[in-house]
Amino acid sequence: MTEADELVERASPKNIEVFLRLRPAPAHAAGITVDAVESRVDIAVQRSAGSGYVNNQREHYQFQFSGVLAADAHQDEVFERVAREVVLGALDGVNGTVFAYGQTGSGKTFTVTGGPERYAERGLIPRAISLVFGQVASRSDYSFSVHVTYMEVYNEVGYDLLAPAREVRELEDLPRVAVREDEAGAVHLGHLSVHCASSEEDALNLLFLGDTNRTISETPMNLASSRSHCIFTIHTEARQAGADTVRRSKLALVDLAGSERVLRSGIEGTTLREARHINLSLHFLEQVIVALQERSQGARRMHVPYRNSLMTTILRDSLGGNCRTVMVANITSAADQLDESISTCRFAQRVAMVACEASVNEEMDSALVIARLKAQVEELRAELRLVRGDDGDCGALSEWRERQVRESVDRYLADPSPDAPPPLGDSLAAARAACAAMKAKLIECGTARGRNQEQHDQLATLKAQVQQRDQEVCVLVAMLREQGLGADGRPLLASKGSPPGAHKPDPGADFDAFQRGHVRAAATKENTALLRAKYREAKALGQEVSASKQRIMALRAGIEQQRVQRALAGLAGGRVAEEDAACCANEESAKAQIEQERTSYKAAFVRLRALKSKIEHLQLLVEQSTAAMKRDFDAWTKSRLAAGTSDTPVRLALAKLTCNPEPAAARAACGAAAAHAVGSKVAHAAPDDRLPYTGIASADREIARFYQARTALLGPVPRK
Ligand SMILES: Nc1ncnc2c1ncn2[C@@H]1O[C@H](COP(=O)(O)OP(=O)(O)OP(=O)(O)O)[C@@H](O)[C@H]1O
Repeated sequence: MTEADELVERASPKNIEVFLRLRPAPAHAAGITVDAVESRVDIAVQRSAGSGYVNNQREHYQFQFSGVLAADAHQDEVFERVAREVVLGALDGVNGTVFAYGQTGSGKTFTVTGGPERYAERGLIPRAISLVFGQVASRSDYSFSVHVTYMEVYNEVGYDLLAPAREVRELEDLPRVAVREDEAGAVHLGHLSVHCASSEEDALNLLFLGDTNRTISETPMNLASSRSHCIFTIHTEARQAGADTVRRSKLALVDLAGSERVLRSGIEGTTLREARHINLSLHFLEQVIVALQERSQGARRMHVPYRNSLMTTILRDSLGGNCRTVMVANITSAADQLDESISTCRFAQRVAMVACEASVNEEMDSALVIARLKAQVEELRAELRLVRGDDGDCGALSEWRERQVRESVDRYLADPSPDAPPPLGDSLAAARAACAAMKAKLIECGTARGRNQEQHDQLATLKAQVQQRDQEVCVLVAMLREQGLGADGRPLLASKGSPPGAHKPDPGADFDAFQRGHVRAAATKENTALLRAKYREAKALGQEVSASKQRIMALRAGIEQQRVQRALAGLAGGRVAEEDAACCANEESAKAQIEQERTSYKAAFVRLRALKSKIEHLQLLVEQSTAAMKRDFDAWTKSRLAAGTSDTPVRLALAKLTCNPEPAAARAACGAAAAHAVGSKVAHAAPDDRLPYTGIASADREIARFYQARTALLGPVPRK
């Protein structure tokens, strides 16, 4: 079994998997019993003399599913069980589709997109995006590219929800998607913008943009999302390092329109026309499923009527084609929706019988293969000419040919690829000239490298000298500070509780002191302050972006609520024309506000993104400086220890010097230890000798104070 076969075997079950999700409802139907362990649902229908249910002869229905998600199932569980494997399969090159089916209000949008308020309520799309980018980051042997499309199908017309730079006030402002079939029967979608998403954030913003366009463009009579189908598609391309092949896949996440029957809802006018379209497209979906089910059961009937509706044409691959498909059948446990729930379960049973034919979509990357083959052909031709003795260049090469050979040698040396063809030319004379040119290059490089090495060594020695002296001064200054020498250069008395000689080495404090005196200190301090300011700015911008997002969501929720109220009032027959006009005006104003908010959201988001890269840059600078200072500090400590000159004697001596009331007793120890530790140059320098370091004026002052104190106790420093 090949690796690709194993992948399909693992990633794709034989049939479409169907999960049932039960939406909690206040008036729970006593007849619905869910057995999550056995993945079974039992529905008991009471005989009712007058009304008659879907099948009034039957009183008990039992449906088996691939999995059942009870009313208390959380969104993360739904994603793990329904979509995780499909998403992982898509990253391995297997197409995937997850679609939600069910009557209006049964929780399809909640399942696919999620609830608008709580992070924990994120639906399948945002979670799939998160998993995709998490995997992209962890699969370092592959390079991935991720693109996103988002379309809405309304009244049999497809609209691009991510149309770039358009003022969207109604659905017709969005470009219409053109569907085309090629000779091989593959479906292509024209005028559907494909957006590159380089991060999770990018993809989530595209989703948010599409959802906002969807809300703004809803027709007044359109009851929220229930009258249209939506398809969010993630396209991935994966290339393994060094391989000639590329894996491509499409992952479609589909929120279908409400599946309730028209007659039952008692609607009229535009809504009725819309409902007919929806019912028709879902009817065609059912026809396709029936045909596929018959085909799976071995029926001869080969024709599957995909072309009857836009939805089935687009989902052609997802339904019984090269795709791993999962359906979520959403039902509500409300008692008055029992018949719709039964018809959803029945449809789901049919879908579960449809076979899938998923395979890994792996192709040769033709551009790469052609380049490799061309180089091979050239190499073989040259070899053949050499073997045949078919030497075009008899004797010496002309000047022009020599230049050509030298250029091909340069190109060869500049090409980083290990497979670059050697520039042997097409004749023996050319091969000799190439070898000569190569030799000349090597000699030239060797000489240059020797010169460079010399300069480099000199520079390194000078740098090390400067660094060593810097560090010595820094440590000396730090120790003086720690020992509490005052501005007058006289030692202070030890504080209570710290008796003379009780001083303990403190590497943290030493490093702090070392850092303060380091040549990079000023720049690091400046960068840290700037970084803090940028953090504050980013925090404020982040709050602005999220407040803007919240406001858009609140406005959207307001529009939806108003529409539901209007529709209910319309059904109850209590709506008057003025009320209708006022509602329309309110909605228009809410849409205008959403548009405004969206503009400011976008602007703040762009600023935030720019700020993010600045912050990352500053963070890097600060991290680099701190790491360099740490390295210098470690190197210095190591070198002192290796030389047997741990600073402990200096500390002890200075402790004695500062605390001992008897200067004579400290004299010898301090002089010896200070000379030992900081090196004879510093210890024996005169107090007025300026140290040749830039940017350490304060260190100079400290040292001057040290010498004042030292002179007072030990007498003048002998000049060398
Ligand atoms: N499992 C659930 N837990 C909590 N609330 C839910 C759940 N499922 C749905 N809801 C809520 O029920 C309401 C209707 O759900 P939703 O809009 O997802 O239904 P729908 O099937 O997509 O309807 P439509 O066909 O009109 O788009 C929403 O307010 C949603 O937040």
